[in-house]
Amino acid sequence: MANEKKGWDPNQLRKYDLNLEQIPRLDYGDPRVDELIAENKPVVITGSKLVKSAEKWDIDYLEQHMGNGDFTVFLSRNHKFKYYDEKKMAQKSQNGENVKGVEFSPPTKKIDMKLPEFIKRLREWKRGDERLYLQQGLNNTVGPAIVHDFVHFDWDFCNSKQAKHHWGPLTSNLLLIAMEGNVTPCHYDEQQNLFAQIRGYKRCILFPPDQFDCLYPHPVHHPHDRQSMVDFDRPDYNRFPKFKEARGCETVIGPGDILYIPIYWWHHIESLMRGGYTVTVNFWYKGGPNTSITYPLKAHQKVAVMRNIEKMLLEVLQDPKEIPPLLRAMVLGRYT
Ligand SMILES: CCC[C@@H](CC(=O)O)C(=O)C(=O)O
Ligand SMILES: [Zn+2]
Repeated sequence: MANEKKGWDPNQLRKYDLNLEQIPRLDYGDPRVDELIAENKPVVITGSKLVKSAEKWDIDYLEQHMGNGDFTVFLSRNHKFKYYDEKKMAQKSQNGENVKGVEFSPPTKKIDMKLPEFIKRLREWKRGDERLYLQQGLNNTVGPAIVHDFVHFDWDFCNSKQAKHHWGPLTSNLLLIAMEGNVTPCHYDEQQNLFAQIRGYKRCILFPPDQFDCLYPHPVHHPHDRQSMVDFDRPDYNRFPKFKEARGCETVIGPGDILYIPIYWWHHIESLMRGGYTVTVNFWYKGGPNTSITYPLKAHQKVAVMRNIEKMLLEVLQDPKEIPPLLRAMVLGRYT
């Protein structure tokens, strides 16, 4: 397809040692969309009006109408913005030693910034400067014009998906404004996600939950819980040999496209290099109620079981270093 029609070029994608299928792209009226969502499989939904009222959200418009609130902005010395849970960082005791958690130095800095300041730094950014990524839940601090656009999202569209597929409540809409080339490294979330692209192009690489053993998530108690330990730019095949076997799928989404990211599916998301800044709004829903359990359990249910085992073991052992020897003693030679 001619590039101008597509709006991007393959040389704007970062290169990884992965073989990936294409995620299906279907019109929002196509019945296969709901078939795939019902199977907890990803799909790009095209032609919907979910965020049509926000198609004018470029940084000039946002600067004018976003209000004077503080926005959460992450700063990174490289192109990666790996999420970490501040609540799981080492808590210091009175005499200062690490009582819980692990020695951990955050890979990004989180700061509050007014939108004009963020936009100024975006415009004046030059090689060597820290990269910026604005990630802010849409709340009532935004200006009336943005509220108007938000109210005019096609809520019938996403509410009907939520109802038809028995998702839980909408928990948040995150506004994401990324610099070109920014990467959110591979991780999974415990929420259903309608990922609505508003401006620019994002490449999304997804892996099903059954790839857990190829993607090596950090331990549950680690600040990088849910994040893959594998650096896709320079995979360490000695530490992570099964990464070679990872089998995923990918797509590039542009303005108006909605990517359904099923709960527990791994995803790596990058704003295309040399594509300008990108604007996305996501719609995170709690997973639905666990209906009747059927056996064998599905992969994502086994991930939930493993998470509960790790949490229980930390609770009873207290010291994270005691977990591996106990698990080895329990499994090696007995279950292998
Ligand atoms: C903080 C959320 C970032 C987003 C990925 C991206 O657009 O960079 C994501 O992972 C999600 O929507 O689940
Ligand atoms: Zn995510």
